[in-house]
Amino acid sequence: MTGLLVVTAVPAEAEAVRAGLTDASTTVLPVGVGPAVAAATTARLLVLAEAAGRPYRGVVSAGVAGGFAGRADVGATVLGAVSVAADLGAESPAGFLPVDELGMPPEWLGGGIALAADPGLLAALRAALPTATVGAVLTVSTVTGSAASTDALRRRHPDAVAEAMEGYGVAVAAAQAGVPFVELRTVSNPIGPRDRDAWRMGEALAALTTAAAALT
Ligand SMILES: O=C(O)c1cccc(C(=O)CC[C@H]2O[C@@H](n3cnc4c(=O)[nH]cnc43)[C@H](O)[C@@H]2O)c1
Repeated sequence: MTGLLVVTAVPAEAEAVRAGLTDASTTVLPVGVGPAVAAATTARLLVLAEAAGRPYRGVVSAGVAGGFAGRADVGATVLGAVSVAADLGAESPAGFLPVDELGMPPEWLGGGIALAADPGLLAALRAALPTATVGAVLTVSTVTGSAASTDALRRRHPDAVAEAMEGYGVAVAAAQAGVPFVELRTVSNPIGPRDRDAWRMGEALAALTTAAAALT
């Protein structure tokens, strides 16, 4: 059994995590932006480790995120109690219909559109990061960028604290490999009308380095 596998979207996030690690058995790799490439790459890493007789004991989807104002502000650390495929569904004249309301069984959806964190991993991270905000982390393929879509997401997911682009994909890969999963994020920007200049990537990456010390 090897250590944890921590997957990030981009190399800067991976470097921030590595800078804070205290556990040499943890592997940190960037696996790409968005749920598809994150899921495929994580699945390949898990299969290779298993085939080599060195399975990972857990997978962490880590990186920066948008935070819902008042729930997780810039610089906050967030733990995903559940990772949700928030834009998987259908549009209708009455609004967005989540895919699980289209009559599809959970097994067609990799176990459902909301995949819970492993209770043991989540509890360990909560204990190590007592000020972290715990709640649903949404996975989107398109960064939310208007007040209307932010309000719609808040209404559909009253328990959501943040959004990012990989967690649900990584969670599906972990579930299919039977490996415990959790999502760890630090907030770089508020979710809302697009203002790229307001993103505080440096602050979020520094918070990620601090949080990474909990990944033992
Ligand atoms: O400039 C942009 O609009 C932009 C779009 C996508 C990604 C980036 C990045 O440089 C960060 C990569 C990573 O960050 C996560 N992230 C951060 N904030 C948000 C957000 O408000 N909504 C969704 N995802 C966010 C995400 O996991 C990206 O892969 C820049």
